[in-house]
Amino acid sequence: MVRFRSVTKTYGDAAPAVRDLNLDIGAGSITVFVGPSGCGKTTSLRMINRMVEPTSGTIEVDGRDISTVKAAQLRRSMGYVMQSSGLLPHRTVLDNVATVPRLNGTPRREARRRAAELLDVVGLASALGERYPAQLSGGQQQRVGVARALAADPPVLLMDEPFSAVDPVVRAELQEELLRLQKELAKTIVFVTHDIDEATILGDKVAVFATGGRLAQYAAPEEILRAPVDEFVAGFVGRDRGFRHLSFQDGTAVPLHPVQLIAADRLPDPAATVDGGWALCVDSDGAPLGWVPADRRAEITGTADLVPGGSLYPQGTSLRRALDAALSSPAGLGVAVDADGRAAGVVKAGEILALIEAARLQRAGS
Ligand SMILES: Nc1ncnc2c1ncn2[C@@H]1O[C@H](COP(=O)(O)OP(=O)(O)OP(=O)(O)O)[C@@H](O)[C@H]1O
Repeated sequence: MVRFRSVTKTYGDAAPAVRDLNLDIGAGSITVFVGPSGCGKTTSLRMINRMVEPTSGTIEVDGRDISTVKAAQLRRSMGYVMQSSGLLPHRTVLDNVATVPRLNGTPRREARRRAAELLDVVGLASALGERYPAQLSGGQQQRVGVARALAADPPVLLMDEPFSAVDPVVRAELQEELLRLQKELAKTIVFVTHDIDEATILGDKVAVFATGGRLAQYAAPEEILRAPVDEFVAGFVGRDRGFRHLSFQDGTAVPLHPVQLIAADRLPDPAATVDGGWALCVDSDGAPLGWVPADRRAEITGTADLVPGGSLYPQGTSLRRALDAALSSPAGLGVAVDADGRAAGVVKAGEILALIEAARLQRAGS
């Protein structure tokens, strides 16, 4: 879909910002360019829509050499989202989103109708459409930026550190939202970040750039974490790579154990003597609220006294989520929740580690 052929970019007489880049980007997938600052990620991205021209080499989109396509036309066929949302401050949100369709000749009413739909697609309330960008939070502005990039329904979406200016919680939400959107839209997305975690969460494939504009490794995220090709990639991926790799290992085989549940409206626990272990307090829907320690059952008289729980393990997700739930739980028991958020049982770190080891032995033997 997007193909770099021996592409080099040199600004003035500096050393090349991008050096002999050869890369095939698959249609309908998310490809992430990741690497330290100044390694040529943005330059590579911008060469795809001719915001930057290569010094040598060619780039093809759908088999067509883009140097033969007018830059303005090419740019309108690709959505572009950047770090600062880049919204026009004096236009309402709705008019910002409608900008490109209007340039492409869509009548104003139709463009605004479609823009309103897109706000919904990216999870924004329609009332926000009449606001100005400065009246939105950073996360909302980024969502508008994504809506605007999608407005002309381009097959290719270029995203340059779109989520790096928002706080980690909003960032995680935006990442999930992008993955959800991509399931429906199946765009060809090229995404730049310097955050390896973001790259492995989002990327179907990840291109790790090294200092000096060299492509160090291009592979699926699992492979980059499991088998970095050289010292540079290993160093960039970081010390937690073994743990992060667990994100790609299926957790369905993790044994689930029953746990004693106490309904919040029955605190303090009337059966304070039961098996002596930790008990999990749940709300009326069965969602976990916190723990009642074995030796303090009589003292816990309401939900405010509960010992806060650790992270939750949505059943059947990755070993990483399962292990993190177990390790972060004050009871040493990771709480598994079903699709409706109800406590479904608990998982134990030792058993998860045994599964990890079994999977390793199986890989080694195959
Ligand atoms: N317009 C420009 N003129 C001159 N040099 C530039 C220009 N744009 C980028 N460079 C240089 O090219 C190199 C690569 O920059 P680029 O922005 O592509 O890297 P990056 O990996 O995206 O970095 P960052 O993560 O910091 O944005 C850097 O040394 C940068 O200083």
